[in-house]
Amino acid sequence: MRNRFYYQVNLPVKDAFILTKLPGRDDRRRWIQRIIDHDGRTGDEGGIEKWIRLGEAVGLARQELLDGESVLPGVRFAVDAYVDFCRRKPWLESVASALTELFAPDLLSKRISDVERHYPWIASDGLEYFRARLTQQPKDIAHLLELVIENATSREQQDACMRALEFKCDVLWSLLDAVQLEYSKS
Ligand SMILES: O=C(O)c1cc(C(=O)O)c2c(n1)C(=O)C(=O)c1cc(C(=O)O)[nH]c1-2
Repeated sequence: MRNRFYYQVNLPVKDAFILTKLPGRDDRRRWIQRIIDHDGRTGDEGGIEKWIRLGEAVGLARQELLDGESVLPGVRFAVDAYVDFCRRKPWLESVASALTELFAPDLLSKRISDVERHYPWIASDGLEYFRARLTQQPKDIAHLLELVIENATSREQQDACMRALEFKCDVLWSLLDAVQLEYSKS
């Protein structure tokens, strides 16, 4: 929870870096929705707040999540590398690195039913983040695919997009390894 939260709070930060580089107004209008989905706005709490609710539903204090002090070094390193990648790289590669989202919707719906089945003590409200993503994420994915397919026209650009996606898989892999190592200690 604490570790994944660090990923969550950094998603709108890396999306803001990408926003500064996206050339088209229409694309910026669509991209900005990602930041709003996570940060929220008046009257719509947003994904980060929903994550805090999930944390509270499993017994974590809001402040502990926000402080981020117990985030594992490996997780911090991987997430910071993702943000830095999106800060430094051209927009097309930064956008392509989010393509791991393509695989999330199936995982999300499975996660909701698995958590409900195996952790029935978690209040149902706590899973609101995942439920909201079920409708938000398909829009993100459609935009990602449009941007990459329409703009990665040369072989070089396509290879660069593939490398960006590989990099992102490394980020998620490292993050999961760090968590697994910590929590499988006997
Ligand atoms: O629960 C998941 O398995 C999962 C995975 C990913 C991902 O693949 O990075 C994202 C999300 N969820 C998610 O909720 C989310 O908002 C998100 C944004 C991004 C991104 O790279 O821009 N990935 C993900």
